[in-house]
Amino acid sequence: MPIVTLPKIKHVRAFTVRGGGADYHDQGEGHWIDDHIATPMSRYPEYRQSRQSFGINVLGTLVVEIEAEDGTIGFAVTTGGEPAAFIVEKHLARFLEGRSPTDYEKIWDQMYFSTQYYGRKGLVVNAISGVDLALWDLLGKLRQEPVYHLLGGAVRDELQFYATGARPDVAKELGFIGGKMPLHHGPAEGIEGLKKNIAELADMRAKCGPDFWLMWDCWMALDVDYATRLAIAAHEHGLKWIEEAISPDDYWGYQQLKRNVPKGMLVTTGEHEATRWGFRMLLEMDCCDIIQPDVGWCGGVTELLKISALADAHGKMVVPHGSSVYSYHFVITRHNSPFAEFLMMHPGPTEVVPMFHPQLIGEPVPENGRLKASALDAPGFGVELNRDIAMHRPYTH
Ligand SMILES: C[C@H](O)[C@H](O)[C@@H](O)[C@@H](O)C(=O)O
Ligand SMILES: [Mg+2]
Repeated sequence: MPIVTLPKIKHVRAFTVRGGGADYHDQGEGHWIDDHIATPMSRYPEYRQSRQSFGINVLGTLVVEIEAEDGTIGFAVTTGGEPAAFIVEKHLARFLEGRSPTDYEKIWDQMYFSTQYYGRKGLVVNAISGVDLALWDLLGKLRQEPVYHLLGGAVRDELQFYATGARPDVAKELGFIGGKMPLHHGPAEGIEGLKKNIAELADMRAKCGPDFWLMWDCWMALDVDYATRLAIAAHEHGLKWIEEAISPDDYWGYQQLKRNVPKGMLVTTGEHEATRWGFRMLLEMDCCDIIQPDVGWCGGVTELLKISALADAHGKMVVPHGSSVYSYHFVITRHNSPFAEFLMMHPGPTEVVPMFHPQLIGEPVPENGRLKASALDAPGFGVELNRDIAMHRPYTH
C-alpha cells in the first residue's frame, strides 16, 4: 500500500476585509463590545467611551488562503489587516510555496525564526497564526478529515461554553455555563468607578442567582492595587475569575495579583500573549490559574499544541480566547480545556449569532450553551469563506 503523498502548496494569498467579524474587527454603533469598556487607554477621557476611538479596529481582518497544486484551498480568518497581509505575501509565503502541507512543523519554525528579528509577538505572530490555521484547514481538506481528528480526536462528546458579553443574565437563559462581562470603569475613574463596577456585578449576581459563573474581563486596564481592591470587593458577589487585569508584559504584577486575590477566585490571562516562550513565563512565574491564548494570535494550532502541553504539565487549564471554530477543534481534543468561550457578537447581546459573520459560511454556534463534537465533522475547520464579501489583496509576490 503506497503512502499517501499530498499535493504541494502552489499559492499563498493574503486578503484584507472590512466590516463584521469578531473581536477587534469592525462593529456598528451601540454594540456592547464598544460601550465604555475599560482599557489601558481609559486614562484619557477622550478615548474612554469607545475602543474604536483609539483604533482597536485599525488593523481589521486578515484572510489567508493556501492553494494546493490540485486546486484545494485552505483558508483562515484572523486580525492583522494590511500590515499582516504584507508580512504573509512578502516574507512568509516563501516558506510554503513548493512545500508539502505536511511540513507544518518546519514551515512554522522557518516563519517564526525568519521574522524573530522584528516579530516574536503581536502583529507578526498574528500573521504566522493566520498562515498556520490556513495550513491546518488545507491539511484537513486534503485528508477529508476535521482538524480535531488530526489533533487526536475528541476527548468528550460535546463542548460546553461560557458566554462573553454585557448580559450574563441572558447568557444563563440561553444555557451557557457562565457569563463574562466587560469591566466598564478603570482606575482613572477612581473609587466612584470601582463602586459602579461592583454595583453592576451585584446586579448581575441578583439576576443570575448564586451559582451561575460570573467573570470580569478587564482588558489590560488595571494596576495591581486597583485589581486587588476590585477582586476583594467582588468576592462577596462570587466573582469566579478576574481576566487580563493588567498589562500582558507585567508578569511580576500577575504573580503578585494571584497572591492578593481572595482564596477561590481565579486569575486568568493570555489572550495577548504569544508562543510557547511567552506562556512558559506565565506558567513558571505562577501568574495565573487559566491561560487563554487566542489560536489566531499565539502562533496557530502548531504552537498551541506546545503551549497546551506545557500548561498541562503545570496542571493549568487552557481556555482559548473566543476564536470560533479555530479554537473549538482544539478544545474538544484536550482534557485540560474543559470548556470554551463563546463571544456574543450580537449587539445586545440578546441572541446567539455566528462570531465571524459575514466572513464564514457554515460556522456552528452553541445550542443551549453546548455544541456536539459531531457538529465539527466536516473537512478542515468545517467552514467555507463567504466569497460574496469584499476581499482586497493589497500585495502580491
Ligand atoms: C470587551 C471584551 O470583553 C473583550 O474584548 C473580550 O471580547 C475579550 O478580551 C475576550 O476575552 O473575549
Ligand atoms: Mg479577554
